[in-house]
Amino acid sequence: MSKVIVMDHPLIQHKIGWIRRADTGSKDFRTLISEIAMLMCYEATRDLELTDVEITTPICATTVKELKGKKLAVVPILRAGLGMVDGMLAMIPSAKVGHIGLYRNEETLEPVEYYCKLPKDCDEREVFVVDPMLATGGSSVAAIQMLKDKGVKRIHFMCIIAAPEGVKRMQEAHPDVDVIVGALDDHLNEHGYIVPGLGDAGDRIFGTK
Ligand SMILES: O=c1ccn([C@@H]2O[C@H](COP(=O)(O)O)[C@@H](O)[C@H]2O)c(=O)[nH]1
Ligand SMILES: O=P(O)(O)OP(=O)(O)O
Ligand SMILES: [Mg+2]
Repeated sequence: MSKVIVMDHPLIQHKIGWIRRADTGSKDFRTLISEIAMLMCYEATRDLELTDVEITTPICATTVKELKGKKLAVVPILRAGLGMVDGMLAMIPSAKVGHIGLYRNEETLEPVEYYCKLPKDCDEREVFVVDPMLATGGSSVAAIQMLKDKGVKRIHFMCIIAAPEGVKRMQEAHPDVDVIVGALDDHLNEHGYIVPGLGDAGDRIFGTK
């Protein structure tokens, strides 16, 4: 069974409080999503392995630590996941970025795939899939399956707000994928929105509603 890590850092919790407010506008919403992603990335990468490297400072030769040969990739689920990319790259600037386009059919809530472009060597990378919202889990389960079908083995999923229903579905479908969550909410409503949630993350980031 995969790990579910709920971030309890006060800065993350404070900023999540602001994105939930209905009167937070797109500009602030975007900034906050990016900042939360950056803080979550910092916490989520704490287990990355390090290796010793010999270097020379202006004073003498010494041994320093460096990330151990692992190459990383960030894969946002479009559109809402795009809002988290800048924050992730601020922490891991050498990561490659893939894109998976999925939207939810409003009636069935099933994900519909419309785009997939991944780094060529994605299967050699440790991949962080990002989407601010994990609701029914349909989108993230499908996105992770698309990565696995392309041979990706080391996958983490990061979301800002999750519903228990989505976490359960992810753990059942992908028990090998850790789920990193900013806040675990109460339930889904009859339209598949997270309660209390924040509404539609894509629309709030891009000002489309
Ligand atoms: O409260 C919500 C719920 C969902 N979204 C958007 O939908 C998908 C995730 O939904 P799944 O049911 O888990 O497939 C996510 O990409 C969000 O863009 C939302 O914005 N707000
Ligand atoms: O998952 P959806 O349907 O909300 O898509 P988008 O992220 O484009 O709003
Ligand atoms: Mg949306």
